[in-house]
Amino acid sequence: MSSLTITGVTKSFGSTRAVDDVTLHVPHGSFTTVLGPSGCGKTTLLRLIAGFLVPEAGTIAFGSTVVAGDGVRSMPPQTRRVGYVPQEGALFPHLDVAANIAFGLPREARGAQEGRDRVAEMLDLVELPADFRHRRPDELSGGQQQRVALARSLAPQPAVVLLDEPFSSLDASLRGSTSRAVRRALEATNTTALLVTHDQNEALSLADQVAVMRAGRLVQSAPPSEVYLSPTDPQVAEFVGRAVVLPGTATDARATCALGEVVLTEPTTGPVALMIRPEQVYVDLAHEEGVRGTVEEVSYYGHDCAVQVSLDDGTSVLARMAGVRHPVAGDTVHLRVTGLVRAYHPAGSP
Ligand SMILES: Nc1ncnc2c1ncn2[C@@H]1O[C@H](COP(=O)(O)OP(=O)(O)OP(=O)(O)O)[C@@H](O)[C@H]1O
Repeated sequence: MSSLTITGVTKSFGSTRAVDDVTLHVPHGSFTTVLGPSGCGKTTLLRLIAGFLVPEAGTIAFGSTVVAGDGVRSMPPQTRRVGYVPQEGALFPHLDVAANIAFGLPREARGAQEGRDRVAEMLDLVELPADFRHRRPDELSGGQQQRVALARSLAPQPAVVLLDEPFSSLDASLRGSTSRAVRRALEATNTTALLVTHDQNEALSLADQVAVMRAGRLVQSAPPSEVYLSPTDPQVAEFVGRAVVLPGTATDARATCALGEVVLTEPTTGPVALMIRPEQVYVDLAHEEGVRGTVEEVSYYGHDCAVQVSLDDGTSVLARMAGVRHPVAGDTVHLRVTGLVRAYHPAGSP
Protein backbone atom coordinates (compact mmCIF):
# COMPACT_ATOMS: atom_id res chain seq x y z
CA MET A 1 0.00 0.00 0.00
CA SER A 2 1.10 3.59 -0.55
CA SER A 3 -0.16 7.15 -0.59
CA LEU A 4 -1.61 8.68 -3.75
CA THR A 5 -0.52 12.14 -4.91
CA ILE A 6 -2.10 13.90 -7.86
CA THR A 7 -0.44 17.17 -8.84
CA GLY A 8 -1.81 19.64 -11.41
CA VAL A 9 -3.43 16.91 -13.50
CA THR A 10 -5.35 17.97 -16.61
CA LYS A 11 -7.17 15.88 -19.22
CA SER A 12 -9.28 17.20 -22.12
CA PHE A 13 -11.53 15.51 -24.65
CA GLY A 14 -11.62 17.88 -27.64
CA SER A 15 -12.66 21.25 -26.21
CA THR A 16 -13.96 19.72 -22.93
CA ARG A 17 -11.56 19.98 -20.00
CA ALA A 18 -12.85 16.93 -18.14
CA VAL A 19 -10.18 17.24 -15.42
CA ASP A 20 -8.70 20.69 -14.94
CA ASP A 21 -5.49 21.21 -12.92
CA VAL A 22 -6.47 18.86 -10.09
CA THR A 23 -4.16 18.51 -7.08
CA LEU A 24 -5.08 16.00 -4.37
CA HIS A 25 -3.20 13.97 -1.78
CA VAL A 26 -4.65 10.76 -0.33
CA PRO A 27 -2.53 9.69 2.67
CA HIS A 28 -1.43 6.07 3.02
CA GLY A 29 -4.20 3.87 4.42
CA SER A 30 -6.89 6.56 4.23
CA PHE A 31 -10.22 6.77 2.41
CA THR A 32 -11.12 9.73 0.18
CA THR A 33 -14.49 10.16 -1.53
CA VAL A 34 -14.69 12.24 -4.72
CA LEU A 35 -18.05 13.98 -4.80
CA GLY A 36 -19.53 15.98 -7.65
CA PRO A 37 -22.46 16.28 -10.03
CA SER A 38 -22.78 14.23 -13.20
CA GLY A 39 -20.19 15.17 -15.82
CA CYS A 40 -17.81 16.99 -13.44
CA GLY A 41 -14.89 14.67 -14.26
CA LYS A 42 -14.96 12.10 -11.43
CA THR A 43 -14.68 8.99 -13.61
CA THR A 44 -12.05 10.61 -15.82
CA LEU A 45 -9.95 11.26 -12.70
CA LEU A 46 -10.26 7.60 -11.65
CA ARG A 47 -9.35 6.42 -15.15
CA LEU A 48 -6.24 8.64 -15.11
CA ILE A 49 -5.16 7.14 -11.77
CA ALA A 50 -5.83 3.60 -13.00
CA GLY A 51 -3.81 4.24 -16.15
CA PHE A 52 -6.66 3.82 -18.67
CA LEU A 53 -6.07 7.46 -19.66
CA VAL A 54 -2.87 9.53 -19.84
CA PRO A 55 -2.84 13.10 -18.43
CA GLU A 56 -1.80 15.92 -20.76
CA ALA A 57 -0.31 17.82 -17.80
CA GLY A 58 0.58 17.08 -14.19
CA THR A 59 1.81 14.02 -12.35
CA ILE A 60 0.34 11.03 -10.54
CA ALA A 61 2.45 9.26 -7.92
CA PHE A 62 1.91 6.16 -5.76
CA GLY A 63 4.12 6.80 -2.75
CA SER A 64 7.34 8.18 -4.23
CA THR A 65 6.85 6.38 -7.58
CA VAL A 66 5.59 8.63 -10.38
CA VAL A 67 3.26 6.48 -12.52
CA ALA A 68 2.25 9.17 -15.03
CA GLY A 69 3.25 12.63 -16.18
CA ASP A 70 6.23 14.96 -16.30
CA GLY A 71 8.22 13.14 -18.93
CA VAL A 72 7.77 9.78 -17.22
CA ARG A 73 6.47 7.12 -19.59
CA SER A 74 2.94 6.42 -18.38
CA MET A 75 2.95 3.11 -16.51
CA PRO A 76 0.36 0.72 -18.00
CA PRO A 77 -2.63 -0.21 -15.81
CA GLN A 78 -1.53 -3.81 -15.20
CA THR A 79 1.77 -2.73 -13.64
CA ARG A 80 0.33 0.01 -11.40
CA ARG A 81 -1.02 -2.36 -8.74
CA VAL A 82 -4.42 -0.69 -8.75
CA GLY A 83 -7.59 -2.42 -7.58
CA TYR A 84 -10.68 -1.23 -9.49
CA VAL A 85 -14.27 -1.77 -8.36
CA PRO A 86 -16.78 -0.56 -10.96
CA GLN A 87 -20.51 0.18 -10.63
CA GLU A 88 -21.80 -3.32 -11.29
CA GLY A 89 -21.35 -6.34 -13.52
CA ALA A 90 -17.71 -6.57 -12.60
CA LEU A 91 -17.61 -10.29 -11.87
CA PHE A 92 -16.94 -12.95 -14.49
CA PRO A 93 -20.31 -14.73 -14.75
CA HIS A 94 -18.85 -18.11 -15.76
CA LEU A 95 -16.43 -18.29 -12.79
CA ASP A 96 -17.41 -19.08 -9.22
CA VAL A 97 -16.73 -16.69 -6.35
CA ALA A 98 -13.39 -18.31 -5.48
CA ALA A 99 -12.12 -18.09 -9.07
CA ASN A 100 -13.30 -14.48 -9.32
CA ILE A 101 -11.46 -13.51 -6.13
CA ALA A 102 -8.31 -15.42 -7.14
CA PHE A 103 -8.31 -13.89 -10.65
CA GLY A 104 -5.68 -11.24 -9.94
CA LEU A 105 -3.32 -13.55 -8.02
CA PRO A 106 -0.16 -14.90 -9.69
CA ARG A 107 -1.02 -17.89 -11.90
CA GLU A 108 0.93 -20.37 -9.74
CA ALA A 109 -0.91 -19.23 -6.57
CA ARG A 110 -4.42 -19.52 -7.99
CA GLY A 111 -4.88 -23.31 -7.80
CA ALA A 112 -2.54 -23.81 -4.84
CA GLN A 113 -3.23 -23.82 -1.10
CA GLU A 114 -1.85 -20.29 -0.95
CA GLY A 115 -4.60 -19.11 -3.34
CA ARG A 116 -7.32 -21.00 -1.44
CA ASP A 117 -6.15 -19.45 1.82
CA ARG A 118 -6.18 -15.99 0.28
CA VAL A 119 -9.74 -16.49 -1.03
CA ALA A 120 -10.88 -17.61 2.45
CA GLU A 121 -9.17 -14.63 4.02
CA MET A 122 -10.80 -12.21 1.55
CA LEU A 123 -14.30 -13.72 2.04
CA ASP A 124 -13.86 -13.30 5.77
CA LEU A 125 -12.64 -9.75 5.27
CA VAL A 126 -15.73 -8.71 3.28
CA GLU A 127 -17.96 -10.51 5.79
CA LEU A 128 -19.29 -13.25 3.49
CA PRO A 129 -19.67 -16.91 4.59
CA ALA A 130 -16.85 -19.27 3.56
CA ASP A 131 -19.21 -21.57 1.61
CA PHE A 132 -20.02 -18.71 -0.80
CA ARG A 133 -16.76 -19.63 -2.57
CA HIS A 134 -18.62 -22.18 -4.72
CA ARG A 135 -21.46 -19.87 -5.78
CA ARG A 136 -21.68 -18.22 -9.16
CA PRO A 137 -22.26 -14.44 -9.38
CA ASP A 138 -25.92 -14.91 -10.43
CA GLU A 139 -26.51 -16.74 -7.13
CA LEU A 140 -25.55 -13.62 -5.15
CA SER A 141 -27.46 -10.45 -4.30
CA GLY A 142 -26.21 -7.15 -5.73
CA GLY A 143 -24.63 -6.21 -2.40
CA GLN A 144 -22.88 -9.59 -2.11
CA GLN A 145 -21.58 -9.23 -5.68
CA GLN A 146 -20.04 -5.86 -4.81
CA ARG A 147 -18.38 -7.37 -1.73
CA VAL A 148 -16.87 -10.10 -3.94
CA ALA A 149 -15.72 -7.44 -6.41
CA LEU A 150 -13.95 -5.67 -3.54
CA ALA A 151 -12.44 -8.98 -2.33
CA ARG A 152 -11.14 -9.57 -5.85
CA SER A 153 -9.57 -6.10 -6.02
CA LEU A 154 -7.91 -6.51 -2.59
CA ALA A 155 -6.60 -10.08 -3.06
CA PRO A 156 -3.37 -9.09 -4.90
CA GLN A 157 -2.62 -6.42 -2.24
CA PRO A 158 -2.88 -3.38 -4.51
CA ALA A 159 -1.14 -0.06 -3.83
CA VAL A 160 -4.42 1.83 -4.25
CA VAL A 161 -8.08 0.77 -4.60
CA LEU A 162 -10.39 2.83 -6.83
CA LEU A 163 -14.16 2.46 -6.47
CA ASP A 164 -16.40 3.97 -9.16
CA GLU A 165 -19.91 4.45 -7.71
CA PRO A 166 -19.82 0.84 -6.45
CA PHE A 167 -23.13 1.04 -4.57
CA SER A 168 -25.23 3.00 -7.06
CA SER A 169 -27.23 -0.01 -8.27
CA LEU A 170 -28.17 -1.12 -4.73
CA ASP A 171 -31.35 -0.16 -2.92
CA ALA A 172 -31.09 2.23 0.04
CA SER A 173 -30.83 -0.28 2.92
CA LEU A 174 -28.43 -2.63 1.13
CA ARG A 175 -26.39 0.37 0.10
CA GLY A 176 -25.80 1.38 3.71
CA SER A 177 -24.83 -2.08 4.98
CA THR A 178 -22.65 -2.87 1.92
CA SER A 179 -20.82 0.45 2.03
CA ARG A 180 -20.09 0.06 5.74
CA ALA A 181 -18.76 -3.49 5.19
CA VAL A 182 -16.55 -2.22 2.37
CA ARG A 183 -15.29 0.58 4.59
CA ARG A 184 -14.43 -1.88 7.37
CA ALA A 185 -12.57 -4.16 4.93
CA LEU A 186 -10.52 -1.26 3.59
CA GLU A 187 -9.73 -0.08 7.10
CA ALA A 188 -8.73 -3.58 8.28
CA THR A 189 -6.23 -3.86 5.43
CA ASN A 190 -5.01 -0.26 5.82
CA THR A 191 -5.77 0.30 2.14
CA THR A 192 -5.43 3.66 0.38
CA ALA A 193 -8.77 4.12 -1.38
CA LEU A 194 -10.59 6.63 -3.56
CA LEU A 195 -14.35 6.29 -4.08
CA VAL A 196 -16.32 8.28 -6.64
CA THR A 197 -19.92 9.15 -5.89
CA HIS A 198 -22.58 11.77 -6.50
CA ASP A 199 -24.34 10.80 -3.26
CA GLN A 200 -23.65 13.38 -0.55
CA ASN A 201 -24.57 11.09 2.36
CA GLU A 202 -22.29 8.36 1.08
CA ALA A 203 -19.42 10.79 0.55
CA LEU A 204 -19.73 12.32 4.02
CA SER A 205 -20.39 9.15 6.02
CA LEU A 206 -17.61 6.95 4.58
CA ALA A 207 -14.64 9.22 4.09
CA ASP A 208 -11.62 10.48 5.99
CA GLN A 209 -11.46 13.20 3.32
CA VAL A 210 -14.07 14.47 0.86
CA ALA A 211 -12.86 15.94 -2.45
CA VAL A 212 -15.55 18.05 -4.11
CA MET A 213 -15.32 18.49 -7.90
CA ARG A 214 -17.14 20.97 -10.10
CA ALA A 215 -16.68 21.35 -13.87
CA GLY A 216 -13.38 19.47 -13.89
CA ARG A 217 -11.87 21.37 -10.97
CA LEU A 218 -11.31 20.30 -7.39
CA VAL A 219 -13.05 23.00 -5.36
CA GLN A 220 -12.46 21.66 -1.84
CA SER A 221 -10.79 18.70 -0.15
CA ALA A 222 -11.19 18.41 3.60
CA PRO A 223 -12.56 16.14 6.34
CA PRO A 224 -16.35 15.55 6.01
CA SER A 225 -17.34 17.83 8.89
CA GLU A 226 -15.29 20.69 7.45
CA VAL A 227 -16.82 20.28 3.98
CA TYR A 228 -20.29 20.26 5.55
CA LEU A 229 -19.89 23.04 8.12
CA SER A 230 -17.35 25.22 6.37
CA PRO A 231 -17.80 24.69 2.63
CA THR A 232 -15.53 26.69 0.41
CA ASP A 233 -18.39 28.60 -1.26
CA PRO A 234 -22.23 28.67 -1.15
CA GLN A 235 -22.43 26.35 -4.19
CA VAL A 236 -20.49 23.63 -2.36
CA ALA A 237 -22.68 24.30 0.69
CA GLU A 238 -25.82 23.62 -1.32
CA PHE A 239 -24.30 20.61 -3.04
CA VAL A 240 -23.31 18.76 0.14
CA GLY A 241 -26.60 19.34 1.97
CA ARG A 242 -29.55 21.66 2.45
CA ALA A 243 -28.50 25.21 3.26
CA VAL A 244 -30.19 28.48 4.17
CA VAL A 245 -28.17 31.27 2.54
CA LEU A 246 -29.12 34.73 3.81
CA PRO A 247 -27.66 38.19 3.17
CA GLY A 248 -26.21 39.82 6.29
CA THR A 249 -23.81 42.39 7.67
CA ALA A 250 -20.76 41.24 9.60
CA THR A 251 -18.94 43.09 12.37
CA ASP A 252 -15.99 41.05 13.61
CA ALA A 253 -17.19 37.77 15.14
CA ARG A 254 -20.92 38.45 14.67
CA ALA A 255 -23.35 39.21 11.87
CA THR A 256 -26.97 40.29 11.65
CA CYS A 257 -29.47 38.84 9.19
CA ALA A 258 -33.19 38.06 8.91
CA LEU A 259 -32.71 35.39 11.63
CA GLY A 260 -31.22 37.91 14.05
CA GLU A 261 -27.65 37.91 15.33
CA VAL A 262 -25.39 34.95 14.55
CA VAL A 263 -21.84 34.04 15.60
CA LEU A 264 -19.35 33.53 12.77
CA THR A 265 -16.77 30.76 12.27
CA GLU A 266 -14.22 33.46 11.39
CA PRO A 267 -14.39 37.19 12.09
CA THR A 268 -14.97 39.48 9.12
CA THR A 269 -16.60 42.82 8.31
CA GLY A 270 -19.04 44.13 5.73
CA PRO A 271 -21.83 42.67 3.56
CA VAL A 272 -21.79 38.87 3.56
CA ALA A 273 -23.80 35.80 2.53
CA LEU A 274 -24.40 33.63 5.59
CA MET A 275 -24.65 29.85 5.26
CA ILE A 276 -26.82 28.24 7.91
CA ARG A 277 -27.65 24.52 7.99
CA PRO A 278 -31.39 23.84 8.57
CA GLU A 279 -30.59 21.83 11.73
CA GLN A 280 -28.92 24.98 13.13
CA VAL A 281 -32.27 26.79 13.03
CA TYR A 282 -33.94 26.14 16.36
CA VAL A 283 -37.74 26.18 16.19
CA ASP A 284 -39.20 27.37 19.46
CA LEU A 285 -42.81 26.27 19.90
CA ALA A 286 -43.20 27.31 23.54
CA HIS A 287 -41.52 30.67 23.97
CA GLU A 288 -41.53 33.95 22.15
CA GLU A 289 -37.75 34.12 21.85
CA GLY A 290 -36.16 34.69 18.49
CA VAL A 291 -37.51 35.87 15.16
CA ARG A 292 -41.22 35.32 14.57
CA GLY A 293 -42.55 33.45 11.57
CA THR A 294 -45.43 31.35 10.29
CA VAL A 295 -45.04 27.68 9.34
CA GLU A 296 -45.76 27.22 5.63
CA GLU A 297 -45.12 23.53 5.20
CA VAL A 298 -43.93 20.51 7.21
CA SER A 299 -42.32 17.46 5.58
CA TYR A 300 -42.36 14.61 8.12
CA TYR A 301 -39.67 11.91 7.79
CA GLY A 302 -40.18 10.05 11.08
CA HIS A 303 -36.74 10.55 12.62
CA ASP A 304 -36.91 14.25 11.83
CA CYS A 305 -38.89 16.76 9.83
CA ALA A 306 -38.25 19.75 7.58
CA VAL A 307 -40.19 22.87 8.49
CA GLN A 308 -40.50 25.73 5.98
CA VAL A 309 -41.12 28.98 7.81
CA SER A 310 -42.02 32.41 6.42
CA LEU A 311 -40.58 35.14 8.64
CA ASP A 312 -42.59 38.29 9.28
CA ASP A 313 -40.29 40.20 6.88
CA GLY A 314 -41.17 37.70 4.11
CA THR A 315 -37.89 35.70 4.17
CA SER A 316 -38.47 31.97 3.75
CA VAL A 317 -36.27 29.72 5.93
CA LEU A 318 -35.93 25.95 6.19
CA ALA A 319 -35.49 24.41 9.64
CA ARG A 320 -34.90 20.77 10.51
CA MET A 321 -36.07 19.39 13.85
CA ALA A 322 -36.68 16.08 15.61
CA GLY A 323 -39.92 14.44 14.48
CA VAL A 324 -41.15 13.80 18.03
CA ARG A 325 -43.05 17.05 18.48
CA HIS A 326 -43.38 19.42 15.57
CA PRO A 327 -45.57 22.32 14.46
CA VAL A 328 -48.14 22.22 11.66
CA ALA A 329 -48.76 24.63 8.78
CA GLY A 330 -50.20 27.93 9.99
CA ASP A 331 -48.57 27.79 13.47
CA THR A 332 -46.64 30.80 14.75
CA VAL A 333 -43.09 29.86 15.78
CA HIS A 334 -39.95 31.67 16.87
CA LEU A 335 -36.58 30.87 15.28
CA ARG A 336 -33.02 31.38 16.39
CA VAL A 337 -29.69 30.15 15.08
CA THR A 338 -27.49 27.83 17.12
CA GLY A 339 -23.80 27.09 16.53
CA LEU A 340 -21.34 28.90 14.31
CA VAL A 341 -22.18 30.28 10.88
CA ARG A 342 -19.92 30.52 7.84
CA ALA A 343 -19.86 33.93 6.09
CA TYR A 344 -18.95 34.51 2.45
CA HIS A 345 -18.11 37.82 0.84
CA PRO A 346 -20.13 38.45 -2.31
CA ALA A 347 -18.24 37.64 -5.53
CA GLY A 348 -15.88 40.43 -6.50
CA SER A 349 -15.60 41.93 -3.01
CA PRO A 350 -12.37 41.51 -0.97
N1 LIG B 1 -14.04 9.41 -23.88
C1 LIG B 1 -14.60 10.63 -23.87
N2 LIG B 1 -14.71 11.35 -24.99
C2 LIG B 1 -15.23 12.60 -24.97
N3 LIG B 1 -15.70 13.21 -23.87
C3 LIG B 1 -15.63 12.54 -22.71
C4 LIG B 1 -15.08 11.21 -22.64
N4 LIG B 1 -15.14 10.80 -21.35
C5 LIG B 1 -15.70 11.81 -20.65
N5 LIG B 1 -15.98 12.85 -21.45
C6 LIG B 1 -16.57 14.16 -21.04
O1 LIG B 1 -15.79 14.63 -19.95
C7 LIG B 1 -16.62 15.20 -18.95
C8 LIG B 1 -16.41 14.48 -17.62
O2 LIG B 1 -16.92 13.15 -17.75
P1 LIG B 1 -16.83 12.08 -16.56
O3 LIG B 1 -17.37 10.80 -17.06
O4 LIG B 1 -15.46 12.08 -16.01
O5 LIG B 1 -17.82 12.74 -15.50
P2 LIG B 1 -18.45 12.11 -14.16
O6 LIG B 1 -18.31 13.18 -13.13
O7 LIG B 1 -17.82 10.80 -13.87
O8 LIG B 1 -19.97 11.94 -14.55
P3 LIG B 1 -21.05 10.82 -14.06
O9 LIG B 1 -21.28 11.06 -12.60
O10 LIG B 1 -22.26 11.13 -14.90
O11 LIG B 1 -20.46 9.47 -14.36
C9 LIG B 1 -18.04 15.13 -19.49
O12 LIG B 1 -18.34 16.36 -20.10
C10 LIG B 1 -17.97 14.01 -20.50
O13 LIG B 1 -18.93 14.20 -21.52
